[in-house]
Amino acid sequence: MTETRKEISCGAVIIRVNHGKLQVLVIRQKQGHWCFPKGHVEGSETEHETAAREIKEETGLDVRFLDGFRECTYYSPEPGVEKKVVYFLAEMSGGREKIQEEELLEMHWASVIDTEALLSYPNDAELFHKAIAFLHKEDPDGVRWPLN
Ligand SMILES: Nc1ncnc2c1ncn2[C@@H]1O[C@H](COP(=O)(O)OP(=O)(O)OP(=O)(O)OP(=O)(O)OC[C@H]2O[C@@H](n3cnc4c(N)ncnc43)[C@H](O)[C@@H]2O)[C@@H](O)[C@H]1O
Repeated sequence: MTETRKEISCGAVIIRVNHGKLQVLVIRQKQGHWCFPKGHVEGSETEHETAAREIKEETGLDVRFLDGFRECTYYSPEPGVEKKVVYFLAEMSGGREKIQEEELLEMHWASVIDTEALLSYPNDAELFHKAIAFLHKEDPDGVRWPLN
């Protein structure tokens, strides 16, 4: 009997406020799908360390994680592999946009509506809805996070 191999990646839904509107960072992988920055855990990294490193490598950006949000998605990237991706919610805090050309085709700051339309996989869309619901609960009046 062949054993199932387990993989874990970590990443984040990254947000910023630009001209009074909330924007979300979406990336397009070389395989063609739109998703959020993420990548495999290396060595003894914590989940946050992995997410921060992968975000920096893929986008050039630094982030500040928002407390209280951690959600997982699950899928099989290839037969015999079970993959779990741990997602945080993070605010862009600095750095300079620089796409990782070996793995990505493009990155884009999108509105909430455009992000929903762009995401390629239903499990990523479900994760995104949870992130938006979290922001709305934290800030119902949309003062800090204008959900437009
Ligand atoms: N265990 C390991 N440790 C360290 N490095 C490893 C490793 N395994 C592989 N690597 C290598 O490391 C490189 C960089 O990886 P990373 O950059 O570290 O990893 P990743 O983004 O989590 O994933 P990856 O690029 O492997 O593919 P994904 O799941 O998005 O996409 C793979 C497939 O899943 C599909 N998919 C993606 N997201 C999905 C979703 N949400 N739902 C369903 N299917 C999805 C895609 O269409 C695609 O066909 C890879 O090129 C790989 O060669």
